[in-house]
Amino acid sequence: MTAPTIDLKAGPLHDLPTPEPESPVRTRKPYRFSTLCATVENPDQKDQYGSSSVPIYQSATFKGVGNAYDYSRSGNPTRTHLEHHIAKISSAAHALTVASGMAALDIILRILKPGDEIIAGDDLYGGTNRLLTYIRAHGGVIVHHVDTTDSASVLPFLNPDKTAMVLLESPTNPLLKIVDIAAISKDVKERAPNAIVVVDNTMMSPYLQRPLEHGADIVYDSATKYLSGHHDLMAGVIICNRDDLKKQMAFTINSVGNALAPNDCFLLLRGTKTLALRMDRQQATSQLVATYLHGLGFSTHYPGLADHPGREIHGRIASGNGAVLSFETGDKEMSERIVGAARLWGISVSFGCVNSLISMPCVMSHASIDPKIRAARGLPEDLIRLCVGIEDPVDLIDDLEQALIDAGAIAYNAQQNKYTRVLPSTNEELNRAVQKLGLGDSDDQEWLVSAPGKVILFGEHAVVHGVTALAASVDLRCYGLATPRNDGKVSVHFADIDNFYHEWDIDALPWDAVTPIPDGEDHPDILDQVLMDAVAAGPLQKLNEAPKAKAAALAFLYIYLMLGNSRRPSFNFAARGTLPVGAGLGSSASFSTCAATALLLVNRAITLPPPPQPTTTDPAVAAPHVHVSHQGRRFIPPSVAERVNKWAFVAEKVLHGNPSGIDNCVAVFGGALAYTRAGFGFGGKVGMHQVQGFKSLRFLLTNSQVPRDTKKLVAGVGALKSSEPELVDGIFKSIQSITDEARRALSDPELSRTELLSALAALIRENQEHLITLGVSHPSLETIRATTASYQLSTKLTGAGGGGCAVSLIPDDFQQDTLDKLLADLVRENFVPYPTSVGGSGLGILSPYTPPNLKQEPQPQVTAPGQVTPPETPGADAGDQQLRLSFEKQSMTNLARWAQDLGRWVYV
Ligand SMILES: Nc1ncnc2c1ncn2[C@@H]1O[C@H](COP(=O)(O)OP(=O)(O)O)[C@@H](O)[C@H]1O
Ligand SMILES: C[C@@](O)(CCOP(=O)(O)O)CC(=O)O
Repeated sequence: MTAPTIDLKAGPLHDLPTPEPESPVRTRKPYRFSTLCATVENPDQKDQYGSSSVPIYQSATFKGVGNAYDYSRSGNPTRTHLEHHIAKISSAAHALTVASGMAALDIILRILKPGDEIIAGDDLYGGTNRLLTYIRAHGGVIVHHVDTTDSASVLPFLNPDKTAMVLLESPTNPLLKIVDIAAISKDVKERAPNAIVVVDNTMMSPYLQRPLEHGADIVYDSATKYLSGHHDLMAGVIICNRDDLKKQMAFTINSVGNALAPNDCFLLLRGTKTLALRMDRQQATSQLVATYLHGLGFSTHYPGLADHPGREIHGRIASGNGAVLSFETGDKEMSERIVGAARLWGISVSFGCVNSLISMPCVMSHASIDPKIRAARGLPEDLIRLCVGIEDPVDLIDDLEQALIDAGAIAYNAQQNKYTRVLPSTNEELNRAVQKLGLGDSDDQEWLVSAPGKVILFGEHAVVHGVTALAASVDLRCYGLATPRNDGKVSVHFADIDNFYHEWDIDALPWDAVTPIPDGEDHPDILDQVLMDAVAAGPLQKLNEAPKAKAAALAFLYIYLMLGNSRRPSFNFAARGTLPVGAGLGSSASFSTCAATALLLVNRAITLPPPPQPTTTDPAVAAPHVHVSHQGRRFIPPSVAERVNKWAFVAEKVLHGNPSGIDNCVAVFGGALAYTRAGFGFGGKVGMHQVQGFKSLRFLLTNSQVPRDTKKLVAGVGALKSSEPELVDGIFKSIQSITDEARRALSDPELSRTELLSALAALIRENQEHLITLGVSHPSLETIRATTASYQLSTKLTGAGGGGCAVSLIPDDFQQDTLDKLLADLVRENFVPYPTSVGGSGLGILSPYTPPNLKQEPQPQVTAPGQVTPPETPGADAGDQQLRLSFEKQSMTNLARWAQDLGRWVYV
């Protein structure tokens, strides 16, 4: 048996630390790349102490004369180690290390003389381009930019007397075009043998591509990228096999003094040890990301994709596809939104780091190229570059998906049960067709939303000034329906407020008065008075005779203008509810919640998550999963609820001036809440806290039918507080202890039911006394109190008072016939009683994912006497208004049932 020869191809010019074969039978193969990376050994530079890690020789000078080192500009032991290591892993004879990748190119370009010609690619890194432009202007070098992805395009410029250098980059950055380095090098050697072929290998690193083996003379890398891998240093490396070139470049480095400093040499040496490991992970994830984007239909540039034009050439030259990819969205603004929405993907130039990065080359790394030249070179302005790191691929794809959703680049497609691409508006018709397919998030989507009213059990008015209030949702709701129109108008229809309808030309709205809210920021605490005034003076100018509708329209338009500048959606918003308006049951907050939700949905400022996976317990399925029926509860994510709540509060401020925020919290979150406004000091825990124990309690709400104005009543208490601070402060303190006591009672498991009910009854009476002192009761409310008291019930006003509603606690043993009698008494006195249940769901959205055949065709209802037929929405065809016509026809008593039967509702 003959001993196999050792394959020296992997590193013939440098001493590999591969041991000799031990015996003819037990052979040893040369070490593979990752082993070479991890083993930093230089037989010529043994450490005197045997240190495992190369020491940092942080010394500018070295003593003595005629020794190996004298001055760190010309040589430093740490640098020698590094250069030896780089040469070894690159299978090169020589390596030089300098202060940055651009410093490396600078050293290489100094080989040229005035009059020399360079042929360079036309899709180069922006910094390369800038330096070439500089030497053209200041060094008298002639630069030809050609499309090097077509090898033949180099030929006409190859001149044996003039061509001194051919500068290549493959794959190109950021379009990932492939250059046939081997073919061009061969042509250069044949036609201009004196020219040097230089390759920027940064995108690949020596692990994936070794251009010296394909005919290149000099290869350089920005070692800031993959070689170091951690974005904690800047460095450039140059490798070559030719002694003359090495000598010349080493001379320049010494002359200009840009060799890599000892500390950075140490860091770079450490980084290279994990090069293969990092790149394996990074490129595996890149393949997943590229496949994901490609699958969504984005034009994606990555050599690992089957349809990549240069795939075959790349496969011959390189042994991997790298970890940079780019994709086009077709819309620069959309790309900006995607980049801005990414969280895990850091917005940054550069690549090669363990952390993933996202950027838009045209505004970042390639911004130094003139836009006209960028266009001429086919660099799309909307291009997004992704540089994949070592994070978990699932997290990276999740984050990217979320950014695409947030930016409106993809939307849930109910028919395909997956996210699909939303085509940019330049392709309007196709866009609409695709969007129609996905009921989830299209411009043709009708959105039906609803939110409950509330009953404040304790603490109204005081809550405005920082006292804790207890409130719960009631089973009376407001509904809001957004129906698209196609005529450049936006309209509102408030059936409950004298059937008010009004429409506006979107372009005639006071857009100039809008101060846009920076991305990612919320509406400021204070309303924008300029915009309020502009809306009041413009679109609402002639509506003075309908003050309630005007106030609601102001709230709607204010948010419309604040949210809608980029989309300016054309739609009708219809609102109606089963709640009495202006009776203290929070109709304004439930209206505000519906309006805010509809506006956010139409503007795509919120999106719903995809529906849960259907149940599967099939063991053959990788992850069997049981779907528990929650009847839509907890489907709307907290982040969406928070967002809606913020905007609902904005609408509440428009309507009420200085509301506490409790009403909108209940309308959005449902259940029962203890709410304490921030910025005061009554001792309650600031914020919103769920309260249990309400749900099993029965309440009677009685509408006095006396209209009142919340804004005025709230302002009245404010005025009293200013004029009699001590009195009001004392009342507020007492109300705080009432709510504290009520919470304690509700959460005390030891308290008997009877004790709980009598404690709550006493607290109700006490709270009402304080409200009387604050001046917000009304004779009608006192009459209700007296009537209910004759049935031994405790009653207080709820909400703003001054009329409106009263709330009475119904004990468990209260007989139905007694209740019927009480109701009859109240009706006789011209009050409207509502026996209610409390603590139900908050914001609801009719699921857009209900398949159309599951949406029952709503039966037209007989219009209740006195109900006016709503005006048609011009500009929307009947097909687009399926829900709207039916919505507006329902009688008040049938509205809740009708809505429920439409399909699946999802709730906060
Ligand atoms: N269904 C609705 N449609 C339109 N606007 C509404 C509706 N419900 C309430 N609003 C707005 O809210 C105002 C009522 O607020 P408010 O007096 O505080 O009553 P409440 O105590 O019911 O919240 C109305 O005047 C109107 O501007
Ligand atoms: C009086 C107040 O505490 C509740 C107002 O309720 P309503 O407007 O009566 O539904 C004001 C507020 O909390 O903003």
